[in-house]
Amino acid sequence: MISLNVCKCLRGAQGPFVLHPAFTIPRGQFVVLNGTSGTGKTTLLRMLAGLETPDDGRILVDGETWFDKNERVCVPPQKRSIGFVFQNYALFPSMTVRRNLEFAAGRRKDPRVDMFLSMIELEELQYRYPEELSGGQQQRVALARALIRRPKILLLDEPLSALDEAIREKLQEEILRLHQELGLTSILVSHDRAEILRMGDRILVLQEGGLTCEGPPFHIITRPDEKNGSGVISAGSGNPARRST
Ligand SMILES: Nc1ncnc2c1ncn2[C@@H]1O[C@H](COP(=O)(O)OP(=O)(O)OP(=O)(O)O)[C@@H](O)[C@H]1O
Repeated sequence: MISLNVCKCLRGAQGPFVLHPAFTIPRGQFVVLNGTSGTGKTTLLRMLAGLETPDDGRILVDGETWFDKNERVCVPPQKRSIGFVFQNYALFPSMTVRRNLEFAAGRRKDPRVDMFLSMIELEELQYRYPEELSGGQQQRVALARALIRRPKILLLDEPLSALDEAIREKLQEEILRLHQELGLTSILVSHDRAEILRMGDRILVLQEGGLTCEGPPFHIITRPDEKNGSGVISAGSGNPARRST
């Protein structure tokens, strides 16, 4: 269970504002985070990962304190059990696919490297460098790299937005499969309606620093008054097939 209640003063395009999200996420849930550009979605994920320090508040994960301003606790990023996947892949360009995974695993002969190469179906491309891969293949490596240390939480900051629709759908399935098989709690930033409906157990909408609405994606997105709180959910081109779970 993630329990987060923090605040941080940010310098937005229209002036300073306070990002003050508060939520709990049960273990195993797949949450989609939505909101207009500049509302603080990336900063929220970075605070959870320990890459940014909140000005105040608390973050608890499975009863363990990761951040507490009053108690002066701030667990460093490497001690938080988190896998982070970004839009721009962020692979090491001078390392092969295999070496990227070995580096993340922490040792060369780790059997998890072969297991993940097989899981993402990139065994045949394991000695290629990132620049020799397609965007979808690079993102699969980034996903495997994020998961190889067995994190409890997977953070996905618009990881699929640069990919075309067919690859995107395949990776959505792959992410959902890994989320379930590895028992993860996942948070995905997305603006794509089909993706939100397909992936999310729950949507959180961030606006003016706080969470303005939350609930099952289908209920929020199909509200007849269009007050889904965001106005930034794009139609997407995919058919939002229902999840099998
Ligand atoms: N460390 C910081 N200190 C002050 N302001 C910051 C800091 N980091 C980001 N900001 C500002 O806070 C705002 C929120 O940034 P953030 O990247 O979290 O938004 P976002 O919702 O992820 O946006 P987008 O959807 O465009 O990626 C932006 O205006 C940004 O310039």
